[in-house]
Amino acid sequence: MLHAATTASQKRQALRSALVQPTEGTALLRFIGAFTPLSTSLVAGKGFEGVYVSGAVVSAELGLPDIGLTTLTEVAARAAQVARTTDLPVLVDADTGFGEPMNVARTVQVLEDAGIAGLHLEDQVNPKRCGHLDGKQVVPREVAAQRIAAAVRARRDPDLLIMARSDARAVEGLDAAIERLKAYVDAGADAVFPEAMLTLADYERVVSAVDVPVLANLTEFGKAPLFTHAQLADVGVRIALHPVSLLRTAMGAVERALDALATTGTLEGEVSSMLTRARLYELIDYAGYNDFDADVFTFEVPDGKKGLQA
Ligand SMILES: C[C@](O)(C(=O)O)[C@H](CC(=O)O)C(=O)O
Ligand SMILES: [Mg+2]
Repeated sequence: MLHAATTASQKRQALRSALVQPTEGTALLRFIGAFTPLSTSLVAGKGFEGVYVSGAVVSAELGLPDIGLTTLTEVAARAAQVARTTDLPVLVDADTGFGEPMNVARTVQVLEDAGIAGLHLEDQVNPKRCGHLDGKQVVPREVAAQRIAAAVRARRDPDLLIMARSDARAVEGLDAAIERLKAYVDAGADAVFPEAMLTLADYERVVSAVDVPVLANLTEFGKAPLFTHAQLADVGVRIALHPVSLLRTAMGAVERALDALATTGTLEGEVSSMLTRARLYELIDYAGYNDFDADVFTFEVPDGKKGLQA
């Protein structure tokens, strides 16, 4: 009931130890973008290791393109709502940090207070754009390294994972992107996110160039093929990210249902593919609230039945 039973600090420690001392089950951590806080219980229930709060999803949900229009307050509010619902570590897309070093420092503290386990900061210029679109621009390497250094300095919990993302591959090429990632690790990044890698060999090069965990972004309709978890684990990638997949899946289903309703005038034919009422109640642990209520407010009513259970 009320979902997360673990504290933010326990979740951060669990993520760190899974990254530092991989076991067979944690060699590749699979982070799934929660398009709504409700989806985290499904993600956890299916055995995935982490939840992601995607900038693309937060903006899309607000009906906005992913071009740096969302505010820190909006992202932090979503992050807190998501983190509340799950014992899994939550990784948050902090875009460019919402400004330069001083803003980045504040961003880190606000997100840390939201109960997340880690965040990533990228080296794009403000305003940023989706990493899989053309026409991206990056700030100089030193400026991006300062963002990372500021983030590391600002965190109060040393277990909060600070991940550096570089968008430079599409702008300056793979070698430059790798040099950047190395500089960000020197500035204190705990993990790296090389954006828009095109081949498994690209990942292999990043993995051998840095001694921190590497994330692979498996966003659909992007520039890169959808490598499998086994392929990524083989080249040493430690985190597989599916950032927007649940939103795309859910919205695909919504559109099909609306089409059916518009055409046939009934949703009867769609009901079999809907989440049932019982399953929805299971996901939000309705029964847990009932039990809690019954324990706290039990009282005898004149006919001998227990109150609130009758
Ligand atoms: C990972 C990402 O930063 C996100 O916001 O989820 C996006 C995903 C996308 O737009 O498909 C990205 O820039 O790759
Ligand atoms: Mg993003």
